[in-house]
Amino acid sequence: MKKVTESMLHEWIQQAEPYKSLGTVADYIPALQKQKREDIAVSVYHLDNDCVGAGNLENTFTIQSISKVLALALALMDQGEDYVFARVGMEPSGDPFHSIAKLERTNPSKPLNPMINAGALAVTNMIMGSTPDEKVGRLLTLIHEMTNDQSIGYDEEVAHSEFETAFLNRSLSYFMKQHGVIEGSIEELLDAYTKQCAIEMNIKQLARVGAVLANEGRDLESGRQIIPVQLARICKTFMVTCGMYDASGSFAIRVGIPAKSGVSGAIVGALKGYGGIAVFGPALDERGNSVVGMQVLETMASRLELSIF
Ligand SMILES: NC(=O)CC[C@H](N)C(=O)O
Repeated sequence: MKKVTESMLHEWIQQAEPYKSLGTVADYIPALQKQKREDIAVSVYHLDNDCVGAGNLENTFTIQSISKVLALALALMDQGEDYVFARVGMEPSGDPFHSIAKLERTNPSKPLNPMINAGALAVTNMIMGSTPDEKVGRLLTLIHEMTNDQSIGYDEEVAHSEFETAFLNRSLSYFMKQHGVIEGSIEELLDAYTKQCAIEMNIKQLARVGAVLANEGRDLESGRQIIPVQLARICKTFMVTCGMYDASGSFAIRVGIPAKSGVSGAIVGALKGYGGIAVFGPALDERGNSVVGMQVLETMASRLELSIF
């Protein structure tokens, strides 16, 4: 597969510019409304450690649902596959990420997969740590290892804004507590979950996260195994089947790269043997995926024939 050059990225992001005015910036988390439509960016981190980018490379954003992939990796490392998958399923839901509907209809009542909110809340509940801050601190340590950057933290304003308004996520959590899927304090769980979603990065840092997953969980420079191969594989498989919400099927056909989307407008892709890809554009389409991001990924995948299928 051909490497991406900076001039290619400039061209593609320019072509996607007109799409900035389409879609809507998420506002159900009040602090996310402050994001600017103009702040679009793309970056590719090749496995040989060569990183290219275009657009607003300085802008930082919260990773939101992308954190679900990393929290899953950590919970799997903490508790093992059997423990985790006794409490969360492996099947796509076909419903929006915050849907509560299938929780009631499945028996035994466990969330269908770790990429929808119900599943992600159950996963965060399984991360080791005696306080929410300890759990989030451990997740940040994993991210520091993946990005080789200790400076990454979370945006307190966004975390607080979501914590104050996360009524639906509280409902999902209480429902699962009733059914024994999760345990402990729901307020503490929401504290950890909203901080995890508010982890803040720039586009190149996010591309490097994708690159480590693409590199079977190994550090790009030292080759050190940060996430076991089998667990990195599980994460990427969920990215294919459930990473783009209820648009995962059409995304697999149109782009064909394991990817995870977040409501901030960020998307991370992990392409085995190639590298990590990150796109950002805060305006979302009706399924909740970045309009500009989808446009850039589609162009990139078709020009360079990146589909894994
Ligand atoms: N799709 C998303 O990115 C959702 C994440 C967000 N923090 C939520 O739980 O609502």
